[in-house]
Amino acid sequence: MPPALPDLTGDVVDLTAAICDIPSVSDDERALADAVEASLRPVGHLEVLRDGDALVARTDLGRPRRVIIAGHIDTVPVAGNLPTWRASAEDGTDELWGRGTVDMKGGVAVALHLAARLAAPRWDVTWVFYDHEEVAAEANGLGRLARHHPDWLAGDLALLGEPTGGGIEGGCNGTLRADVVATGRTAHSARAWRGVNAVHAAGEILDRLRSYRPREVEVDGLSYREGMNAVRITGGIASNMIPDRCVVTVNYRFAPSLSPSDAEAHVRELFDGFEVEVTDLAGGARPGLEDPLAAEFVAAVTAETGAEPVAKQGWTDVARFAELGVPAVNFGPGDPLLAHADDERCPVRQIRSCAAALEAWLT
Ligand SMILES: N[C@@H](CCC[C@H](NC(=O)CCC(=O)O)C(=O)O)C(=O)O
Repeated sequence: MPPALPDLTGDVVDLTAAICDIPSVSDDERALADAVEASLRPVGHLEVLRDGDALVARTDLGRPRRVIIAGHIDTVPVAGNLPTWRASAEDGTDELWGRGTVDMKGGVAVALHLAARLAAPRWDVTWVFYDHEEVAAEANGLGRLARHHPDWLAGDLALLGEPTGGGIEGGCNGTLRADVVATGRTAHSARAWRGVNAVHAAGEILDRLRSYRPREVEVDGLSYREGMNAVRITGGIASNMIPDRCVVTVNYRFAPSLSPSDAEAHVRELFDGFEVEVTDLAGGARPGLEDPLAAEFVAAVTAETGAEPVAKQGWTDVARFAELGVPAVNFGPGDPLLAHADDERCPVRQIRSCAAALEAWLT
């Protein structure tokens, strides 16, 4: 028996906590996918489909438009921050703490809650809950759905419940991961003059990263911040040997005005003289807020919040929808600055306000 979720139509904050409390680090989403499926199957107005650990639930009311509301169910690794806990203070702050509260089980809870509540939305709705977003692009569950069942992802607008602090974040940066390799020659560390130390040679890679000045690029009115960072370094196989190989893994976040191949060329140029192996590459997406249905949604949210759209700095599946020709926008609870942080936490009023805004727009 999968762990059960509470009644989907009940309190959306309790639902968020319950979803977070079923850990689902990428590659280990089965229990949560099973729980989501068990909750959606009895909802009479939805057709429920499954591929691996991705679930699609959709209405078929013959409406002239179809909106896709999508969210990934996986998280980055837990850091002693589950089960969730609630912290409220005298100043009125009331927050749900724990892994996934921001990225992005608040958004998943909002979607599940409304999937069950809205039997007659004004547009047909396809609700998508998918696996493997936080890892290499080739494993992404939405990508698998697009390959196996492209018809399941047909629609006129996609809303991704990624954290946006309850406002709108347009488009997304692209992301590239590459192994930059410094090489040398092994020797006994007592006779180091016989070898060439690859870890020392990697100092040049780190120097180039230290002096790199990332750009801030305006794309269709939104400002995307690029980044070029070492995210891992490995080298050496024994503590009495001169290492002959040192690998610096670099993550390049690039503006959506740059194509994936331009991004790759930029990284190869920066690390000219070193072996560069690109291990993951996903292009970004321009904001696309001029699409009429997207603009209507954005206007409804900004009227409610008073906050103008800003750029999504992380990578999200708006990029995949853009590739599929479906305009897409990020909208969900949680401060994106707290995504992947050990002190990840989400104001409960934001979970409620996102649910209310989406429900108002859909009805
Ligand atoms: N294939 C990519 C996937 C990484 C996706 C991840 N997205 C977020 O954290 C969105 C939340 C946000 O920034 O608001 C990311 O950008 O790392 C990869 O493996 O890098």
